[in-house]
Amino acid sequence: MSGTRLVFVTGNANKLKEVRAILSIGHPIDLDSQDLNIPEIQGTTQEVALDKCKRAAEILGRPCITEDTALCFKALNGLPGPYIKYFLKELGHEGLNKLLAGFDTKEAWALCTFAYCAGPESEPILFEGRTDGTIVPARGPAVFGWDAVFQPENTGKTYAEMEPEQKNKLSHRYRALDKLREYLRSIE
Ligand SMILES: O=P(O)(O)OP(=O)(O)OP(=O)(O)OC[C@H]1O[C@@H](n2cnc3c(O)ncnc32)[C@H](O)[C@@H]1O
Ligand SMILES: [Mg+2]
Repeated sequence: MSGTRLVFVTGNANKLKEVRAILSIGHPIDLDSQDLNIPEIQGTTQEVALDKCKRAAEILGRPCITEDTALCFKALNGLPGPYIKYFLKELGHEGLNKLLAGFDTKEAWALCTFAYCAGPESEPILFEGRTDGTIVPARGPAVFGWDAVFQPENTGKTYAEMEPEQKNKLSHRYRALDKLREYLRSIE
């Protein structure tokens, strides 16, 4: 097996750790990583992801992947979505819960969008993974983003309460990476 060599452009060490763990099983993909601090445009998750990956490929001149994570609240028609980073920074775990205080439904979904771009002349391709759940008062160690307030359905645990192996088998990131991996295998 020859495998695939790619650069994962991200500034988020926790994402990188999970991606490496998920990719360590199955079809081999050699991953370099680089933090290019690419500005993210406003728009849908798809628009944000396509733009970021295209810029990364132009800068690097070689195949790369980027990843955008959105946390979408049903009561808010999918918001904060791709803007969750700024909501989390300003409001914290408690504030995210308070945002939903006046609504009956606390349902939410985590959406991961990987973009793959073969090079500066190519258009990026997207791979999405979604995990449904609810927003709950924080439980578990506050290590990674909003992990402590997101409880995937049928688990009884927040992401933060899970062992990495459990999260990495059902997460939004795992589901998106599974599709990306399948695609990379198909073009080899
Ligand atoms: O450089 P990039 O890859 O863009 O990294 P980032 O940290 O800016 O990431 P995003 O733009 O995708 O913003 C997503 C936000 O959600 C957080 N996040 C992403 N994946 C998560 C996960 O699996 N569990 C909890 N929080 C997560 C992350 O820390 C950010 O605050
Ligand atoms: Mg970002």
